[in-house]
Amino acid sequence: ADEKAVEEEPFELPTLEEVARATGTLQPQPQGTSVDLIACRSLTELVETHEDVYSALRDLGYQSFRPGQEEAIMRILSGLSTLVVLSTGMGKSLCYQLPAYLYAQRSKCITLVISPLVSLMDDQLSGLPAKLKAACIHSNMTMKQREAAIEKVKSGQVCLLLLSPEALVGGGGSGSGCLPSAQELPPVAFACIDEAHCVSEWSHNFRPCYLRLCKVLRERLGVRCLLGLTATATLSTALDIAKHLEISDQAGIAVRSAAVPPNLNLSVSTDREKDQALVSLLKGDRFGCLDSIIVYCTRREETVRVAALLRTCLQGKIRKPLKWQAESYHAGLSGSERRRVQNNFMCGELRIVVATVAFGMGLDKSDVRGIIHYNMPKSFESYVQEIGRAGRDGEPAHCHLFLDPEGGDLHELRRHIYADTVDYYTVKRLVQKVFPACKCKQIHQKQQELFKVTPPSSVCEFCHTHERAIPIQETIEALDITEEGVETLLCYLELHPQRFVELLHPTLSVCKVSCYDGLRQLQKITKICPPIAVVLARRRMAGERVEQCDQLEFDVVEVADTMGWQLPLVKRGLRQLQWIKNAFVSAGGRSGVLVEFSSPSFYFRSYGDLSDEEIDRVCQFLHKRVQDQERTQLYQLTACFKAFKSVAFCSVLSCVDDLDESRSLQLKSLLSEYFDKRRDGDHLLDWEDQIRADIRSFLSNRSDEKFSGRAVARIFHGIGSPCYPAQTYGKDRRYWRKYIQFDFNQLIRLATQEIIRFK
Ligand SMILES: Nc1ncnc2c1ncn2[C@@H]1O[C@H](COP(=O)(O)OP(=O)(O)OP(=O)(O)O)[C@@H](O)[C@H]1O
Repeated sequence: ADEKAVEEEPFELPTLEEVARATGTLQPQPQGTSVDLIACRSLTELVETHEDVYSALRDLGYQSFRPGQEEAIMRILSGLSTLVVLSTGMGKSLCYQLPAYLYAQRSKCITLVISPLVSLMDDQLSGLPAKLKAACIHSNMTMKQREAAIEKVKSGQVCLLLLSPEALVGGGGSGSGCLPSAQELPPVAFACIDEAHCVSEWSHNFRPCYLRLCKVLRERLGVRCLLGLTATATLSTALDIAKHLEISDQAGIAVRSAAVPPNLNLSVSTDREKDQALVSLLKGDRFGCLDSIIVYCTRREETVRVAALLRTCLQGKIRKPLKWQAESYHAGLSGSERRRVQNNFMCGELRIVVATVAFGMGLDKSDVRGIIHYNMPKSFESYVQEIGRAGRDGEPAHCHLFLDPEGGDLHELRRHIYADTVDYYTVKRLVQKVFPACKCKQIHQKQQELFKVTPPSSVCEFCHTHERAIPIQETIEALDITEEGVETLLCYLELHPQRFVELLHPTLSVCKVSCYDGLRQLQKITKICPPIAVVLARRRMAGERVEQCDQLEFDVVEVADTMGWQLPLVKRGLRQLQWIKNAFVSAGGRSGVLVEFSSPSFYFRSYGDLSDEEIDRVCQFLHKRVQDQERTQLYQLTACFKAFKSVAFCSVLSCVDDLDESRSLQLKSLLSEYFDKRRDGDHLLDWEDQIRADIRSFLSNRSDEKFSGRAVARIFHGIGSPCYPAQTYGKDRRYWRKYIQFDFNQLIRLATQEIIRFK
């Protein structure tokens, strides 16, 4: 059933007209114009805030908007994809809650919210305004809970559906198929992607399944309006996210707040005796009187040790039970233990939590008054996210960071970065698995010989990609990289303008067919099931003795691809063999044939005719990407260390009682500078050089022909025209469709410039 849900055919989508109706933005249809166009037009203009919106705001329990909210909400109500970058606690959730509420009031539709924090989804659900009926579906739910949630969705009892990314896109065999089939969902008004920075490959927290998420939302659920929410994104990351959300207008990045809220007071020190310094800090005037404090450590063991230290050293300072002082929290504790600590902290019965970064994500406690970093965070993004958990009520809060003067933390964090990188040899082995050679060229040549057609020019390409699957477990063991690591590399291949692969939904690729009535039964099903016939024929041709078989195991993706059939159809046909009674001896309605699918696999389309040089180029590209990523992370880490060091006191004693306002502001301005700066050599610029080179090579190859910038852009986008037909230009895959992902107008601009230079 899981497989089925994943591979269901796409369904009829809510049209723009329906979305427009739901927003009340559909305008009367002038004669002779299509409805879609009108809806489009009305949906690409920002509508003004209507009284209904203010009344919905009050329904949800608020009197007025906070900065940025109204702008983002009105964009969503106008059907415009939007990215909201606001610090933690500034009210991002309302940006999806209010439109979801309004859309649902006007028509039977649903809003999807994708949130990566599965463990906190239930809390998120219970924290929603009472008027907003919602359900959640994620892989930690029991079948029964999931069915109940799905029922609520199908019967239109809820207007908001919270989903984990895996529940939507599948992945690693975990949680795929959590979602009801697309036909069973009400029309989707819009989708909100929480923690949207995970979409960007340049983010500190890139999650490849987030990329597939945008695709699945668009292609399978027909979602046209996307809302991205994030608290941490540099300008470069924000631009990259905007690209993935297909936000075309400048205003699409609706709001970007200052990196650090003004009520946070920051300080840094480089004490040699950190334990002693921490105790002094907690006894001083700044932190001594604060009630809710989080101390972040990198390692789990350290959280336990530091919590014990604090219990001992702070004893007697305040008349409260010992357990009130400090407890540790990390992902290695049992679920119930973690809940106990979190609940005690939430309700004020625990003053200090000494935790790894596992603590605090999605924590809705507005009066956390202090954050202390016992170790250096791994990036500015992490730092800003972690200190952002303090002072969400807008009241003053204090943050202190202990920086190892010898750079010990820096070395430890560097080791983590190196651990994630992949060497050239591993890249090459993966690439070989992704692009196995096909026989398209030989087949084509045979056909030419048979039909006696003149051979085409040498640049003609024959392979139009194949569907392939590589088993996840086998691959990660063979290459010794994590599933995320392989997925990231595959994503880089998909993101390349040449689109080396097209990632599809992960699937079960191994099919085992067992015939309880022996080999005669297998022969019978061969007659009615072409995929089985193909498997047997290929085995026979390979010299295998298949006459004795009553069981077959094969790669179903490869078989479907060889036959040119769609995988879901092949799988459905195979599954049906279990139920075809008449042809066989039946046993309790079944046919006596057992069909099982196994082996969760990465599933994609890729070329099979890449030459050795092309394969090498792909490897070099991937390896360079991995190295760039490593270099960026190392650079960020060093930049982070230098910035903290520049504002650090040698001893915490200089800031235990009073804050040095000027150093706090200095650090804030260093952070703003970092978040507002575009990354050096933004990758669009990298592409630009390559695209220019390709345009030049294209023009010199066809120097006897005339092209306009638009004509070249069309060819690079794979669009035929009467003067430049697909039949001719489509044959040269070095250029045809090569930059399909690149903005069309930018391509025209580059091509025009190159044409002028060429003349
Ligand atoms: N317009 C408003 N008026 C008053 N309070 C608001 C408003 N909008 C949001 N809030 C409150 O602000 C608090 C923080 O909001 P919310 O949880 O949406 O922040 P967030 O930006 O999503 O934070 P995080 O990044 O941690 O998810 C909540 O308690 C919410 O009720």
